[in-house]
Amino acid sequence: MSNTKLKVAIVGASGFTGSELARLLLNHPTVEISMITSESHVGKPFSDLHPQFFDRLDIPLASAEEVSKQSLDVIFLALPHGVSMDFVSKWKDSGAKIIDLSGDFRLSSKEVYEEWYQKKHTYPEGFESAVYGLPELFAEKIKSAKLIANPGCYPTASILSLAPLFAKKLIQEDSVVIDAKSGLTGAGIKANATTHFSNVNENFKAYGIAGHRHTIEIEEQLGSLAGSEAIVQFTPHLLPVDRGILVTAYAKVKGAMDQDSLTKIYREFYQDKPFVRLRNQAPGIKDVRGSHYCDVFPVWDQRTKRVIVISAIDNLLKGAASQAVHNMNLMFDLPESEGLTQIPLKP
Ligand SMILES: NC(=O)C1=CN([C@@H]2O[C@H](COP(=O)(O)OP(=O)(O)OC[C@H]3O[C@@H](n4cnc5c(N)ncnc54)[C@H](OP(=O)(O)O)[C@@H]3O)[C@@H](O)[C@H]2O)C=CC1
Ligand SMILES: CC(=O)N[C@@H](CCC(=O)OP(=O)(O)O)C(=O)O
Repeated sequence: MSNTKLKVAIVGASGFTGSELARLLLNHPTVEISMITSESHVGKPFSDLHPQFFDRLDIPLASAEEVSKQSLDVIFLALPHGVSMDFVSKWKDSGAKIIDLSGDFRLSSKEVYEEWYQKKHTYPEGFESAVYGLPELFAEKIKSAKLIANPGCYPTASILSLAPLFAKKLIQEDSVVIDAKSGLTGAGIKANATTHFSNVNENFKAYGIAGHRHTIEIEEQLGSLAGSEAIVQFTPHLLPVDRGILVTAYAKVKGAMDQDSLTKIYREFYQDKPFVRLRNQAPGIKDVRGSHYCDVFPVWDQRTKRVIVISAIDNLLKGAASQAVHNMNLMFDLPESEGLTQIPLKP
């Protein structure tokens, strides 16, 4: 890399992940934010929408149409699924690398996507070139990718919880149950009846039971690690907090197991992975809030002969924006941790 800065655009920056991307990229030593877009707020200073940026990032919001007029190194798409695919198709030959935070290119094919998202896919060719951007598993592929499918928030925490055991083919088929909870920012910036204050305040509820679209994302990734089909029972819940995901994963393993062996498997798998922290007690969402960490706590229950893995991430960061920056670092041969070393915010 020369000393020149990477020119980046954030598309969809009026939303939550777009603003978190701006916060990280503003402090990234090798990045210059060239453009920030929003279709609903063209011309307004970015800091009018997100006042935390007042006096720090006041540039006017552009329309996404302006993106093709600039010479860019990276385009981050912080758009809803179903919207991103058209922009990827439009900008695939622009010379910029694209990091898509949506679910549009995370799955294996157009057919699987259309089944689980109940939506037509307009750019199926993208599935062939897209690389699943989970750095702990796919760093080598990410380095040479032009299109990154940034993982979903629940899948990030779920896959990292069980990857060491799937990679060793130790999981008993049909035995995996993943119980997950997310803060409200996971649902995006537009409020609806489900996310209305009165419906979430002092409330706690499951949703997406037996059919949430993240189920297939988790199954495809864990299955490919083991080289066989994976079946996962995944149930998300909405927590009355702003941010954070807590996953509790249960599974039965093949053969004998004990706590020391389990800890050793996880320690070896994550030994060179600076952003997975193996904990010796159950992590809470506040232990990772505002950071790029995924905290993981694997436990062997000798009585039930089950593995229980608890993991925590910040859905907006390791589950979205900081993961996207981590991918960018790998794609441009920058130090892996550049711009990502924030200590979690607690309390
Ligand atoms: N929130 C989270 O924790 C996570 C989110 N993701 C994914 O990241 C993506 C962004 O999420 P998030 O930031 O929460 O979403 P938000 O709903 O907060 O923001 C979405 C943005 O997309 C823009 N947008 C919406 N429709 C269109 C359109 N038709 N054309 C152009 N722009 C449009 C909106 O901007 P405007 O209306 O101003 O144009 C808005 O800025 C989504 O795909 C989401 O699934 C992934 C992991 C975690
Ligand atoms: C709390 C909440 O509503 N979370 C969202 C998932 C977060 C997300 O944005 O995931 P994708 O990128 O895969 O769309 C949901 O369950 O739909």
